[in-house]
Amino acid sequence: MDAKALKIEAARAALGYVESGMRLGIGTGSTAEEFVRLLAEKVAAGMKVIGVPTSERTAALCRELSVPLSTLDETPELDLTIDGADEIDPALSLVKGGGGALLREKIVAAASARMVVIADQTKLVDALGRFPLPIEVNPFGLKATEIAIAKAAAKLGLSGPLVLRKTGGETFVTDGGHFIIDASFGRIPDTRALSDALHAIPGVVEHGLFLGLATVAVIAGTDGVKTVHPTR
Ligand SMILES: O=C(CO)[C@H](O)[C@H](O)COP(=O)(O)O
Repeated sequence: MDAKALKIEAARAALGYVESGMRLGIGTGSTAEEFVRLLAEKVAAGMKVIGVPTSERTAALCRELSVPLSTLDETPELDLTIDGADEIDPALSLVKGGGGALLREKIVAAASARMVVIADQTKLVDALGRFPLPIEVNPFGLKATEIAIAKAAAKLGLSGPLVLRKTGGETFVTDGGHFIIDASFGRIPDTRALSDALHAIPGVVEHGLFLGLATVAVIAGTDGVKTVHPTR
């Protein structure tokens, strides 16, 4: 089974968590897009849901496939968010933001009673940090913020390249008008300490460590789909 087929299997299994009448947070990325396609089939067959998209990209796909949408302002409390991840550890702490939507993804997940993460087995790790950590920053004072990030990381024994994300040669700009610095710190032993240290930097808008948000992960592998609960 190829990577796309595994993503579809995870997305299909996650549909089992969706009930008619739910207010849904809808994630961003290639796995979340497979979920939107399957959800659209259910909606066409009569399932009643209202979705809050985590990016303009997801919103556009939902509109194209006639998945009813709301905004978080209109619908500030959600029953369930379904989203992908770049890394998932045994506690279901996540790295997210590879698709650049981490800020809205985190706001939507935090407004949801439950978050189901969907992924193929390659996203499972023993410890977070193999995937560069996306850090969303305000464009103002970019260099100062970068220096502050490096200093905060060094206090925790972390170091590595901080790379301003580019796309097609241009600086990548998030839906919120911010930039992303991808931080290759390697293994992050204390994710909570790094999260707190990054939040203390004024120019940091948000970061891609999702701690204590995911309630279950639906992981597709070559030997089938398994459900992973957090080991706390
Ligand atoms: O966090 C994300 C977007 O900001 C995505 O969920 C993450 O990058 C995983 O994407 P994919 O399903 O394409 O591997």
